Amino acid sequence: MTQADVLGFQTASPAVTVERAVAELRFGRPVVLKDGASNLAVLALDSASPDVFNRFAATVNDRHSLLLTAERSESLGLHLSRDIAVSLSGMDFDATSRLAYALEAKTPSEWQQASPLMSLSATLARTALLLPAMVCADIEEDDARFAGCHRIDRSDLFESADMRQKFEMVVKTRVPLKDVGDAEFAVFRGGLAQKDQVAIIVGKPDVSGPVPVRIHSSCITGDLFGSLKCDCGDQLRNGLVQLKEAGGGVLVYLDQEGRGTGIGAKMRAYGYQHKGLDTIDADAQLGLGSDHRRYEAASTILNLLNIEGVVLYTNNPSKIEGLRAGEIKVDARVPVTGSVTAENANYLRTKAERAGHIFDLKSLIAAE
Ligand SMILES: Nc1nc2c(ncn2[C@@H]2O[C@H](COP(=O)(O)OP(=O)(O)OP(=O)(O)O)[C@@H](O)[C@H]2O)c(=O)[nH]1
Ligand SMILES: [Zn+2]
Repeated sequence: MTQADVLGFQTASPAVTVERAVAELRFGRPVVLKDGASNLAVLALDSASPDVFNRFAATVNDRHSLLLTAERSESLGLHLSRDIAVSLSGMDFDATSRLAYALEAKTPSEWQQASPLMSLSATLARTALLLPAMVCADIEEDDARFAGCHRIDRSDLFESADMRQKFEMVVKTRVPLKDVGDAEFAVFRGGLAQKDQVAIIVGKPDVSGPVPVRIHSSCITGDLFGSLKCDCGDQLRNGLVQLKEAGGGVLVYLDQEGRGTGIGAKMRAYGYQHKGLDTIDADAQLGLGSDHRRYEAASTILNLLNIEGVVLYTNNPSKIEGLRAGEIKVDARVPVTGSVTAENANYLRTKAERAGHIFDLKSLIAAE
């Protein structure tokens, strides 16, 4: 019997504590982040209503501040390469939102270096697929006004990390596909604050050698609706056909919309792209880094499918590194491309020039 069995349900594991914190933040409620004697009440601006924002300000007697990540402070003209805290004293919800995300926001005249706990609150926000603009206030351990809030220790965030590679296969069943023919969908459950993930097994790949594999990050706009702003839909469909032509393979469809930032952040970033920013600068305005994806889920899913080595269908070197970090042997890489359109050419250029993707845009255009 494990210790957990003996105790029944008296304790919550670090992963449970993180999942609860994520749910509370997404619901627009504060959580209390603890580190030793320090207690930080944090509220995600992205999900907070003006009413809760005002209530939070009143509860902490207007002694609250806004965490701005290094990316956001850089976008605001502060070249500090670190997270900062700006006092919110006297600032209303709209002014705070402008400071947190707006393109036309003024550079703050006063700021402090963010405490490590404040920076950690941004990690929590990212896990919750919320923008990392956190309203924070130091509180006393016994502050009764936060008694109904979920508490999470700094150590919970680190100790829950191994959950990111814990998945189990829930079901595997046949789904015939239009362009691919016979395929099976295997569903995996687990991870940290993640929806179920899917692997599509095309044909009957031989797992005794390197298996043709594509790791695809979800893109609702491109994959489902044929958005012209990116190449994802083409890559999804071309990738599946390429796996079939290779004699069978596996496409792992990862729940990491918008490079791991979520559909809300991605659509906000599209708004900034329509005003002329490229995909990386648009994300930075929202406080986000250039890529928040992680590949532990992919390596674990491949392991659960008894796949140890792969031929990877990608142009993205960070997927190769991600799988190798998860001890999957990447034997070779095969490019996967889509059409270049007037709408996606700048996006593809940025991918090649700023994100290190391996393709030559000129040759792609010439091949059209
Ligand atoms: N934040 C953000 N995400 C985007 C944007 N356009 C597409 N995405 C996301 O980018 C990711 C692209 O995923 P993939 O096609 O698997 O990966 P890739 O990095 O292009 O690499 P390969 O296709 O393997 O070469 C998806 O999560 C999309 O939702 C954008 O403008 N902003
Ligand atoms: Zn896309």
